[in-house]
Amino acid sequence: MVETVSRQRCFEGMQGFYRHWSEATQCTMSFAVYEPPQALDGVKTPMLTYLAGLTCTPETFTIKAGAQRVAAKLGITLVMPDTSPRGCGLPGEDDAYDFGTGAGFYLDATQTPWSSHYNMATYITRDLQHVIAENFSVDTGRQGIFGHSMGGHGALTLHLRNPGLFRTVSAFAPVSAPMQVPWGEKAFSNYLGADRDVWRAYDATELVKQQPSGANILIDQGDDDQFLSRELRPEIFSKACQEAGQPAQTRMQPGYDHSYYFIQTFVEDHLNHHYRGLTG
Ligand SMILES: N[C@@H](CCC(=O)N[C@@H](CS)C(=O)NCC(=O)O)C(=O)O
Repeated sequence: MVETVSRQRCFEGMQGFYRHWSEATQCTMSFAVYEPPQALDGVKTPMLTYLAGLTCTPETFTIKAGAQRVAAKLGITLVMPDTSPRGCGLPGEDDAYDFGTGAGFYLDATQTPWSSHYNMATYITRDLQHVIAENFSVDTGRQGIFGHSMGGHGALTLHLRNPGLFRTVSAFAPVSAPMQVPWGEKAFSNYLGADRDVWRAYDATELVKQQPSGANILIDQGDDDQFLSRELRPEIFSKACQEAGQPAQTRMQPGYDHSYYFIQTFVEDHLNHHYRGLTG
């Protein structure tokens, strides 16, 4: 069952906000979908899931990225999930911007109390998949995934873990080697526990060494990004891709920071990248 919160006309398509119950997260989850005009006409369109970063909601990319114009032209359905479960009442869930609410890190937690709700990997790959397939005009065999920062980490890892589901992948300023940076160490130790070997299953750099996908990975990164050297570390992931034979292109974009001004500048390139991969 999906509950419609709002639907508004946009580039001859429809921008909607919805809510549904998720078994994986044991709470009601919010998400946004942009249906291009082709989908409203009944065409089964390719589908692109966008994972947002820390502190974001389904509204962030929807309002700030300006992707609907391009999605309408290409005939791609855009799906914007939330960044974590919300309002579960877990102790400390709202204490920090980089852990708990708004910071689910797109993994399945193993540690109590987080493991009862913080199962975003299963949410994105199972529960959200079902609700989209049942309610929207998408070709579930033609899916890509992309994201920003924490969501770039989510896109890279969920693609590498599920290359048959998410066939194409790209990222804006992704957290590329979470085991080696403060955001990742904090999230992984609390959600996954002290055993760092377990963390490898959610680290893009470790995953690409173990199971390169063969898909062409597009990454854009601003060189004036305030999180670049401390949290993002794209050079570690690039080196691992080279060594593993994973096709990947990291484009350093001079003068751009971590914001959605950067994302809206390059979002058309990313949609074209996925369109080529999913329709070629
Ligand atoms: N609030 C955090 C930064 C959070 C942040 O930059 N979030 C990024 C994703 S990691 C974002 O997209 N924020 C929403 C926005 O820019 O609209 C801080 O003070 O350091």
